[in-house]
Amino acid sequence: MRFLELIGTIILKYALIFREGDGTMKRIGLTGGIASGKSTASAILRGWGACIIDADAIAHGLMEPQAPLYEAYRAHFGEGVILPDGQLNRRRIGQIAFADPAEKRWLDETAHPVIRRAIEQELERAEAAGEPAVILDIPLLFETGWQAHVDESWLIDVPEPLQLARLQSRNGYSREEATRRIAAQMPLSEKRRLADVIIDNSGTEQELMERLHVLWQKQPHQAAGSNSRKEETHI
Ligand SMILES: CC(C)(COP(=O)(O)OP(=O)(O)OC[C@H]1O[C@@H](n2cnc3c(N)ncnc32)[C@H](O)[C@@H]1O)[C@@H](O)C(=O)NCCC(=O)NCCS
Ligand SMILES: Nc1ncnc2c1ncn2[C@@H]1O[C@H](COP(=O)(O)OP(=O)(O)OP(=O)(O)O)[C@@H](O)[C@H]1O
Repeated sequence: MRFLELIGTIILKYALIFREGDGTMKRIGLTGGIASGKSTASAILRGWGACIIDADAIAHGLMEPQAPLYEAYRAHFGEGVILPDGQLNRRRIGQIAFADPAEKRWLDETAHPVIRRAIEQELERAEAAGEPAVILDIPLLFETGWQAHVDESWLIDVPEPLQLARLQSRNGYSREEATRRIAAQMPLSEKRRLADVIIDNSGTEQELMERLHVLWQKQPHQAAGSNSRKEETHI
């Protein structure tokens, strides 16, 4: 019996080594302006089995009652940003921060180091689990310097008038509120210059899916022997 257990352990160990390959996990930064379609793209990729790390979701978790950003925001913005159910009024905080550069700076300086540490932990977990590739869905990839920590950056790209329309329709923002949020980010022209791969999302979701599929086929999880070489692509 002992002998069989030993054989089982050895087989399991080698199976894990085989699965983990050489231990190098490809990191892909998926970014884009607000309401460009990052979450839509992530959901499609997740459906194909991609390992996704969602920076906005991590940030929101850190804003739950008792979490570090909840306490920091409450202390800074006061009781006026607490909803009757005890949750943070994130929309209200956005209205304050995106209308006042000093408040926006405070928000960034407070939130980004905390979010960064949480993302790093998620990346370590993915690496330890032997993921061949991970997609980091992060709106501020270029603004926060995360670009240096990924192997490749993918930009979900939409023309600005369409971005404005989708943002207003999704969030119910006025034109002014939506414009302010777009203006708080790096201009799309600059993001296009920095990105390795530009994924056009001005068409239908079906078209987005087709464009992503072309890219997804080339990733390490797929065909054995595919490479992770940086390519200049515009699709
Ligand atoms: C201001 C807050 C409270 C607004 O919350 P809300 O739920 O309304 O928006 P949400 O977090 O879903 O963000 C929506 C989009 O706004 C944009 N955005 C959010 N924060 C920022 C920021 N500091 N600078 C520029 N754009 C931002 C991003 O495109 C993001 O995808 C919240 O976004 C926040 O705490 N932001 C600071 C942390 C941060 O930078 N998060 C984004 C990267 S992880
Ligand atoms: N190809 C498309 N055709 C029509 N609507 C789309 C398309 N792609 C995304 N949308 C819609 O546009 C809105 C913004 O998309 P999504 O939420 O995926 O953007 P995001 O980049 O993740 O936003 P945020 O920066 O706020 O996190 C959503 O309402 C989504 O359903």
